[in-house]
Amino acid sequence: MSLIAHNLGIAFDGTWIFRNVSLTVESGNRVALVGPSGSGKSLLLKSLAMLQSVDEGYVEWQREKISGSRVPGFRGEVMYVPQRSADSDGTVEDFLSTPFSFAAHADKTFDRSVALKQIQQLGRGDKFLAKSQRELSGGERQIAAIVRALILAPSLLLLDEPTSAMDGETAAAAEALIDAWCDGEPSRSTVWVTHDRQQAQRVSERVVEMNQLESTT
Ligand SMILES: Nc1ncnc2c1ncn2[C@@H]1O[C@H](COP(=O)(O)OP(=O)(O)OP(=O)(O)O)[C@@H](O)[C@H]1O
Repeated sequence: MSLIAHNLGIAFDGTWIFRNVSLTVESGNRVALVGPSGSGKSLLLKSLAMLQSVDEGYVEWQREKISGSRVPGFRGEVMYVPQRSADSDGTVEDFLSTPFSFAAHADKTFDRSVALKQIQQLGRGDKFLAKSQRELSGGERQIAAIVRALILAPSLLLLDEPTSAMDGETAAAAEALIDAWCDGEPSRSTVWVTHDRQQAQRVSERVVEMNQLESTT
């Protein structure tokens, strides 16, 4: 698999947040993306996931532009994990199982025991699955968001400060879980946004600076 962003640009009200940003993520790559607040890291991740429209440039998946009938397949393979998930009705188990009813994941089946095992690795138990999703703390929301993405088994995870609200022990467990998940299939890749330089080094083999992705050509 490969995801290639060509000269992406996003502007609001006539002001460019970023422009001419190019990035290639090949099969098995683990990339950390760092940069100042407001430089557009979240917008870039969302545009890589086709969740944010761009004003310039385009994204290729498997060497082709993604549109029309290719979108559900792409959504099954490339997943954005937000820093803070939106409120949803129902329990954590509902939150984890609902995506399996989406067209993008039609070929996958929710396995409660796999979800529970991952939740346990992040220091929570059975009761966590019965909690109301909208009542979760910030760190708990991040636990649920990571597990939701991992059990859907994408090829590329786009992680937006996924452990920023967790205590140190849980964050370390999340890093280990994602690392082990990547090791499970050589093709699995991550782009991990973080403000923590040490975390960037730990979770990647390539640290890229947001402002160095902008070419002047
Ligand atoms: N829908 C929008 N309309 C206008 N401006 C927006 C919109 N979405 C994002 N922005 C602006 O774009 C800039 C980049 O936002 P983004 O969230 O990508 O930054 P970031 O690098 O991820 O920051 P942080 O490290 O603080 O999370 C910010 O100044 C933000 O206010």
